[in-house]
Amino acid sequence: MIDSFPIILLVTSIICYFTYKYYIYPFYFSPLCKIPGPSPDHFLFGNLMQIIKSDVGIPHIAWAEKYGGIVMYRGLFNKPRIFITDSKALLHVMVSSVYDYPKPPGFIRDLKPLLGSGILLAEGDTHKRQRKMMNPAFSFTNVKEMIPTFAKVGHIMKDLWIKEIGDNEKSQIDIMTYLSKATLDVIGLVGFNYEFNSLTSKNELAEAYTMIFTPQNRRSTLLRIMSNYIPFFNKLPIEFNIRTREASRIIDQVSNKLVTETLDKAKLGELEGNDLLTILIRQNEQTAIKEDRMTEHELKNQIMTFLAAGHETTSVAIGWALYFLSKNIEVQNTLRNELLEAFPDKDFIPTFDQINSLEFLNCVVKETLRVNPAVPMTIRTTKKDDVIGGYMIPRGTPIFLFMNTIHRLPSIWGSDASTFKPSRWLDPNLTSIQTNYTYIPFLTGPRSCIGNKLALNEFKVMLAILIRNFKFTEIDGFEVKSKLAISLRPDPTIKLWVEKLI
Ligand code: HEM
Repeated sequence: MIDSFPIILLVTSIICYFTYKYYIYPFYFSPLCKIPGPSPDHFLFGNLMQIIKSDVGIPHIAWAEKYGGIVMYRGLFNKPRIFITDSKALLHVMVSSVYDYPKPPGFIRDLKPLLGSGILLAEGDTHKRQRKMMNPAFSFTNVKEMIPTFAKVGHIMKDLWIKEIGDNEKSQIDIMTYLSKATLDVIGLVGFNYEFNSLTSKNELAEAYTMIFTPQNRRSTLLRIMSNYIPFFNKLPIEFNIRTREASRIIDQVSNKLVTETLDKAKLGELEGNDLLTILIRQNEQTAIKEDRMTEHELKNQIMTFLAAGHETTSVAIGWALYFLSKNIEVQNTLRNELLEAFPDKDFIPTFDQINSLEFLNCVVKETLRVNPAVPMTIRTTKKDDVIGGYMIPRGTPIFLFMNTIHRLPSIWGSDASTFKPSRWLDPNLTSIQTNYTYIPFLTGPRSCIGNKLALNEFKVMLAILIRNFKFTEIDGFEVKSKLAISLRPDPTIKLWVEKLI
């Protein structure tokens, strides 16, 4: 007879281990238990199902209002998750101790195929060195020179819409597809002096980004989250993994081509223009310490970062603005009146000063990025044990920052916090509410968005061209939800009635 004792002992030990790891420790012994937060809804999934079923960061609003600026909820297998909305905690994580709060390995692994190992995923001294070298490319002086390019692409899109509407008064247009191509064409030109022409021709890069940024269904989202625990899930032949692999192959190929061609020009002394890559290569060559210079591989990775970070976010932001304006015709009319007065010519090319002097346009842009920030969340982890807001946070704890939770807290923004209301920005009292920690569409501190000036100006110029020349209205029964697909994507893609006014 087989002695069953060792098997019983083994099974009992495994059960005890998992019970301790997933139930006893997280519920009774983890120092994170001291942080207030909601009770888990599910014995296995913690609070995860509620989070997946809702729009990003929305359940967190009620939690933050009830439990305060540092909240603990539970992820898969009841793992404690922390999210912070408190200004002092944000200052600590994003500014004063920023390099002690890197992005977690799982987050980096997920974003790498899309962004490459560029500045967005760099940490510590590597990040400091890259940021210092890149700052000049994103300066105001340089962004000012980009304005005509933003306008040129905006007018190409406008003319395509006029053509699509044809002899009709109005037409239903899938605006996200156009915007995504328009902002890709912009980053091609201002980033690398390269004509993708994706608005006017078929482009494999545009298709690759559509593959990646199309929101996933709930099952795929759950599988992606589970791959943080079981990395093998990343290799499963599910649609999202296949899509990501194929898209990142194309992005890698295009980035390689762009960097090789520009470096070849540099070697021949033919480098000209003020695109981001050219400035970066010049800056690189002028860096006195050779070890501080970027390698060809690093440059290629920055291109991947500029491509993805620089076009997806801006197109999503403009898309949400048009969507909100289609639901708020009065607001749309106020904006159009301001634009018609400033730009009587339908084919206007604004100057930097003109576009930035338009008060209501500025309100609409700010309000869009408040209600639906194109990047709605990010994650950090603790590099070492630390104390935040009086709570002990052990090394390796994931810390979530939900921009759209912070932007919608009634305790900060008032009872209409979730309403799109651009006129709120005209209220002089708002300056005391809006700080670097309560309004953070571009984050804050040394890891804030390096492209924010570029993005805001591109957003304003494109929106001005579209609202000046078209009226946007909702299609009856067509509702859009916001879904996290790295950025805050509309799901399904936004379709609107577009009526020409010229
Ligand atoms: C409305 C448009 C945009 C929004 C809302 C936005 C938002 C953000 C946010 C929130 C971050 C921090 C991400 C994190 O650390 O987890 C970020 C970083 C970054 N963004 Fe943007 N972004 C926008 C447009 C752009 C554009 C046009 C570029 C230009 C290429 C750009 C380039 C970058 C880069 C390179 C970083 C990494 C900065 C660093 O880590 O030092 N972004 N952006």
